[in-house]
Amino acid sequence: MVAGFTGLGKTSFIRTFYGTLNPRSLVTGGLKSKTSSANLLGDASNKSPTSPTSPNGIPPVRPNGAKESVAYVTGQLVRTMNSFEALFEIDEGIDKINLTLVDTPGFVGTDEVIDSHCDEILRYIEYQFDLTLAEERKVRRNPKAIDNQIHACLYFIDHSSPRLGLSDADIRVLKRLGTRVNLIPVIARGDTLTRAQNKKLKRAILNDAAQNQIEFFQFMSSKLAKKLLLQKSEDQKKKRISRQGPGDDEEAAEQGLTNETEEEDDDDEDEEDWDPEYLEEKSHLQSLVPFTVIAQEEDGVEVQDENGKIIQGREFPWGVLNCLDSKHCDLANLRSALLSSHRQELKELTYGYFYEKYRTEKLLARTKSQQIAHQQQQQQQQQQPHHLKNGSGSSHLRSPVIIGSSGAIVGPWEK
Ligand SMILES: Nc1nc2c(ncn2[C@@H]2O[C@H](COP(=O)(O)OP(=O)(O)OP(=O)(O)O)[C@@H](O)[C@H]2O)c(=O)[nH]1
Repeated sequence: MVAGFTGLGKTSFIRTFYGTLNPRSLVTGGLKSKTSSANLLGDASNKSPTSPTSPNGIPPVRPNGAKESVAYVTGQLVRTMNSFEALFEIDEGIDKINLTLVDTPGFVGTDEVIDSHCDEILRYIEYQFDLTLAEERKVRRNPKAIDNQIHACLYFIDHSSPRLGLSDADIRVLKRLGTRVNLIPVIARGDTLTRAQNKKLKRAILNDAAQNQIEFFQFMSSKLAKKLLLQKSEDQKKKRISRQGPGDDEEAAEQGLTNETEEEDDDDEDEEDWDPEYLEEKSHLQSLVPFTVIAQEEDGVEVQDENGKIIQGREFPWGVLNCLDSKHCDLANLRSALLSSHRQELKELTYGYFYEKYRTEKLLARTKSQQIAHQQQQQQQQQQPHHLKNGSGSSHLRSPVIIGSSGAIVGPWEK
C-alpha cells in the first residue's frame, strides 16, 4: 500500500514498480473482491476524497477487473480520487506471488479532513484483519483463502516544504498507521534532490521519527547492527594482527571486542544462523531508510540508455537517469526487500504482531461489552416489580441471554 500527501508520486511509483514485475497473468478482480477488495473512500462514482464509508462502518466492495488493473498502471496518469487495488500474479525468481498493489488518494485539506482520511485507511486495514478473523472462526477453513493483509505501507514524505523532515500532519498520521501496519518511509522524486540534500533529508526524517516514537519497519534491528559492526572491526583487527605478527595479540585482547561480542544477549540465536550475505543485505537496506525513489517518465515517453536499450528512467539535458540503478535511487533495493529478502519477515510481523494485537483488542472489547450488557440486565432485573422477579409474571428467562457486540445471542456460558 502507498499512502501520503497528494502529488508526491505514489501512483507514479506504483506504475514504475509494476514495470519491474514479471506478471504471469492478471488475477481477476472478482476473485479478490469476494474476500477482500474494498474501496477505502466509498463508491467509485463519488469523487470526494472524504466521502464516508457504508453505514455499517465496513468499506463497500469494489472489484477491479484484470483490464482495469492493467489500465490503471499503464494508462494516463491522473490524480487518485479513490483507492485502487491492482492484483497481479507474478514470478519472482522461483516463487509465484499473488501481489496486490493498493494506491490511496493523497492527503489534502485541513487537519480534520486528513485525520478522517487516515481513519479510512485504518478501517481498510482493519477490515482485512476482520476477514482473517472471520476465516479463523470457521469450523472448516478455506484452504485456498487469500492472504488479505497489508504487509507494508510505503509512506511518502514531502521534501518540498522549507522545514526538512516530517510535518506535524505526517507525524500524526504515521503514529496512527504504525499501530496497524509495517511502515516504510519513502522519499519520492529523488531526481530533484542532490546527494547532499538527500542525505540531510534522510537524517532529518529519522530524527523526527525517533523523537516522536514513530517506528518504521526495521530491516535490521539496532542490536544486530551493533553486533555486526563489532564483528567487522574484530575481523579487521585480526587481519591487522596476522599481518603484524603475534606480539599484537595483547592489544586485541585489551580492546575486549571479542568478549563484548560474545557477551551480547543470546536471544538472537536465529539471527546468528543467518547467512553473512543476508546480514550484509539487511544492514545495507537499513542504511537506506527512508528509501529514495524516482519514477519513470510518464505518457509513454521512451527512455534509452547509452547503449540504446529501453529503460525505466528519465531523460535530462545532462544525461539519462535509470530508476533501477542503485547509484541513482533506492527503488531496486526497495523492490528486492519487498518481494524477496524481507517479504517473509513483513508477513510474519503482520500476522504475528499487528493482526494478533488487533485480535486481542477486539476480543477484549467484546468481553467488556458483554460484561456491561450483563450488568445492565442485572440492574434491570433488580428494578423490576417483586412479582416479576419471582417468575410469576411474563419473565420466563431462567438464565440471562445477552446480545453480544457482534449481534449474536450468547448465553451465560460465554462469560
Ligand atoms: N521529477 C519527478 N516527477 C515525478 C516523479 N514521480 C512523480 N512525479 C510527478 O509528480 C506528479 C504527481 O505524481 P502522482 O504519481 O500522480 O502523485 P500521487 O502521490 O499519486 O498524487 P495523488 O494522486 O494526488 O495522491 C506527476 O506530474 C508526476 O509525473 C519523480 O520521480 N520525479
